[in-house]
Amino acid sequence: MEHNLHNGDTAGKDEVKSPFLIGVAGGTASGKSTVCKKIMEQLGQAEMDHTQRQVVAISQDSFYRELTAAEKLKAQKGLFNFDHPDAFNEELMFDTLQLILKGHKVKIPSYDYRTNSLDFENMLVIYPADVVLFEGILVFYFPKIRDLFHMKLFVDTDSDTRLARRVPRDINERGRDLDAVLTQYMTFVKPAFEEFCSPTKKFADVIIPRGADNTVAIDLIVQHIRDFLNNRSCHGSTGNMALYMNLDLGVADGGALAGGDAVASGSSNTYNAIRRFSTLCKELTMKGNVFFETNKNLPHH
Ligand SMILES: Nc1ncnc2c1ncn2[C@@H]1O[C@H](COP(=O)(O)OP(=O)(O)O)[C@@H](O)[C@H]1O
Ligand SMILES: Nc1ccn([C@@H]2O[C@H](COP(=O)(O)O)[C@@H](O)[C@H]2O)c(=O)n1
Repeated sequence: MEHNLHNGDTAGKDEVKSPFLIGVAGGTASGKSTVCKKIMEQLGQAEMDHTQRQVVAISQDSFYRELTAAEKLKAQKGLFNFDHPDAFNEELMFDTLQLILKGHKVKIPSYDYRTNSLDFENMLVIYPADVVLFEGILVFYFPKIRDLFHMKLFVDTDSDTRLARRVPRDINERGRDLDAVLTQYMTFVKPAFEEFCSPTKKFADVIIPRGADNTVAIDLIVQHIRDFLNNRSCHGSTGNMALYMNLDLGVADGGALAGGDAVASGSSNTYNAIRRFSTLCKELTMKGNVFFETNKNLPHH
């Protein structure tokens, strides 16, 4: 069955907003959605009407591919591997993110874990926003999709904690029984995490140890997004954000600010934001709250 997932609307003819796209990866039940929720709450976005939001969050689960009848039967018995990259519709995910980056409004299905299927009756409308968080276990797995992100976060929660959280969640919220959850975990979830998800940690710009418990890391990211939003409202484009996201923060070698052009061409607001962010990064890395990778994977604008 074909589904038209977007209606081609943009924010308006004169002002096409291209959002800053943040990928949020991590193992199952690491706290990816909770981290996104906390970011939205701290930015005052969670309670806001969704047509007005500056920051929106999307789950990769909306891009599971539709199962054949035979696969559905397997899934009902816990014998389908939802943690393998083949379980996702990579092309649709890529096309949708491209549309979002072009400032289009898109419609995506929600996901129903009880029936293991996409729910086209409950479509989610994603309105053009300034910042888009895209979270899921394999958002950094596909190179074409990975390259779309302006910033990549990896939520790094230890596997015992993740299992301890997944079991009650899957029983209470996803309609599973204990036996099925544990069998699926040992057969598919754990091996696929090790093979496909965990290796993508190396692509992250920022690794968040302990997930949503790490309020320091979340505060830092929130401040960074705030600086971006303030900067964008002054300058009306993503240009300056791209400049300071491309900085080599130099955490390992004494923390010197690189990217003289950014400082020279930016406003004093931008300069102060860069300085604040760089100093905070150095301090936090020393305290083990966040791990920074130098931004070698970021696209150049
Ligand atoms: N820091 C935390 N402390 C306690 N429970 C948490 C914490 N973070 C997440 N959870 C719970 O663990 C489960 C999985 O969290 P979630 O954010 O949905 O993870 P993910 O999106 O990575 O699958 C949820 O039931 C959530 O409420
Ligand atoms: N029908 C499905 C689809 C997915 N899963 C599991 O969900 C996990 C990903 O979601 P998180 O919120 O935990 O990141 C993944 O590990 C799949 O095993 C499922 O059980 N059933």
